[in-house]
Amino acid sequence: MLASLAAKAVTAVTSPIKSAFAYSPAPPSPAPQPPLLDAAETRLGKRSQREESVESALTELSEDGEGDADAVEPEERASSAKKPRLAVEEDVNEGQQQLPTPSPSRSSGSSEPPAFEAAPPKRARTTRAGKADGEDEDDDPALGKDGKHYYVAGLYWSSDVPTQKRSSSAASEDVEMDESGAPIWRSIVPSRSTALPPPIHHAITLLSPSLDDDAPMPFRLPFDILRDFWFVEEAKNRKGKGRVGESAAAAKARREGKGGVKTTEEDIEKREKSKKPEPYRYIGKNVYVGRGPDKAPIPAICVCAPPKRAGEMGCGIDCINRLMQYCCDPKLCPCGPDKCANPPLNKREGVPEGKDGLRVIWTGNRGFGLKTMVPIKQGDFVIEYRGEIISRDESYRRVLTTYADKTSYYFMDYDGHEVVDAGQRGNAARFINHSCGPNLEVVRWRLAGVEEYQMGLFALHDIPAGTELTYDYGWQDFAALAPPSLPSTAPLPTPATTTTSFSSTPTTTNTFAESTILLSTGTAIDPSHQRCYCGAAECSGFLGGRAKGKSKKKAKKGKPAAEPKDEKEKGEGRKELGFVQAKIRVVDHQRRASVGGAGGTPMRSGREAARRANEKLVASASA
Ligand SMILES: C[S@@+](CC[C@H](N)C(=O)[O-])C[C@H]1O[C@@H](n2cnc3c(N)ncnc32)[C@H](O)[C@@H]1O
Repeated sequence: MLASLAAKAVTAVTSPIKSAFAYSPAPPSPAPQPPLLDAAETRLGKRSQREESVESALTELSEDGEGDADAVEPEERASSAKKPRLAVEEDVNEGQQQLPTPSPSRSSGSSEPPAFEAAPPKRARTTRAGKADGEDEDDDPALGKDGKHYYVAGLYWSSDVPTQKRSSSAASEDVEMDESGAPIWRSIVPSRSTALPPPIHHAITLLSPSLDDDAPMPFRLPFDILRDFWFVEEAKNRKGKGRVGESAAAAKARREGKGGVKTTEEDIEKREKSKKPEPYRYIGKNVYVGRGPDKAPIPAICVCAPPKRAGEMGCGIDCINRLMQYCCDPKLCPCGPDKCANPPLNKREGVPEGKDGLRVIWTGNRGFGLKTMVPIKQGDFVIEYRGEIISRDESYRRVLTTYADKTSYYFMDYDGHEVVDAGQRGNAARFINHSCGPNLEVVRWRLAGVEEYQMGLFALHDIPAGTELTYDYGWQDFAALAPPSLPSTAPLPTPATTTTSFSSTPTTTNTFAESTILLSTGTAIDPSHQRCYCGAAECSGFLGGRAKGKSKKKAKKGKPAAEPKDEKEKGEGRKELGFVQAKIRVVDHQRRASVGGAGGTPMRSGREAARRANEKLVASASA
């Protein structure tokens, strides 16, 4: 009796959760299986109770002196001899020897089950010896070849990663299949497993080297199980939100490029908002590269009378400097720094840069652009185009080196000799795109006291809030730059004998395409082959030489004009760099200021005229 009690107690103790151990047959009564969590809790709760029972049973045994095997009845001994012996294994966690489990037939014979039997065995087991009639041994996954029973899994049993496509149609939608029909395991959405996930440190523990340096690592995982866990969790979290949980049909369409995934307006807006332009350095005024600002021989001082009433501003529309597009020097202006309404452009109040003023937007095929979020009135100053003032040769050099892999360029003609480059340093004006039907124009203003300019962008007409700002890049006429009488088939002159010609005299004899430029290094560049996507009705089709005279062909709204057809038009055989160089639209100073003067470029003559007019004004003011 006592022996039977002890045997039961020992059976109860020898069911550690984690170790894979062999055990003797359990009673065949299949108890209802509690959910795994509950079962674990129940077992943990009962364990101490069982331990107590075992201890007391063993104490009883030793006290009565009946604990030896000889005390067992002969038939019982015989029957237990037939049954498989217990395999004794070391518990992985506790390093303890498991106690042998006696035959279950003893406990089943007991009429009054002791308290520790209240906890049912985890699952009903059958053995070779104890299998029920008609049961097929091969069906029992727990039955080892040696006839012993093994736990089929440990703590993490049933944290399944299926390898087969699941049969239920709902589940199969979650699984992506490759060409061979095998499931792509990352796409697998987990089943409703009740298993506890492995603790986060589990893999690390398993992969940690032994504390004893000489000892080999106890165990090496074939792969990081946390990775697996992560993907499963990720799939759960993102289900229905993105790619991981995307339906099989949508994923297939995406892989096949069938556009199965609908792009909504919202998607586009999101994507646009998330796009970021390449960084550049913001500057508050132009930077002169390799030189300082040229001093003006005579300062341009206007003769405006300072305003008498508070709140009034001087240097209005009749300011001579303003008329000549000269900025006043705030230090020299008779109206003073606070009352002059004609200060340098970088001191003027344009539309502020930022999300509530001038906002950088993604336009798609034209890259980034600039939009106004406030309405602008015709003639209003909007923003100054700032950048580095560099020589033309330097701009070509940059195209071939610094900007070699770029698709956008940020050049604007400065004075026919130099270029404003906002590629690396500038302000938001650098994002303004070209349009053949623009809403802004570029007006060049001269700074007072120096022979330098500022490029101002002014509204050509009223612009409503939310409109993209554009100006006509007014392409450089490179025909004027190519050296005369140079056949396109002739070898290019060597750098030693060639200088880049910036002659303003147009030539009719050169056989280069009219937009080809020739560097002093002998490289020919054709800037005329970048398509224009401005979408204006009057679009000429290209950024570059073609836009020189506006195309009479009307392009459909939103579509650029037709592709060039003939070889000459295509510019084949020439080096195409898509070099973009904007030219300001020079306002005719002479006519606007009604000051005469001829010869040279309009700006030069304007400058001369302005200078003469200014001299007169200064002389009359001092007289
Ligand atoms: C001064 S940047 C304008 C900002 C530029 N879109 C960006 O993403 O930074 C000039 C460049 O914009 C592009 N661009 C401007 N207007 C365009 C147009 N109408 N059609 C096509 N591309 C245009 C060209 O690549 C050009 O080199």
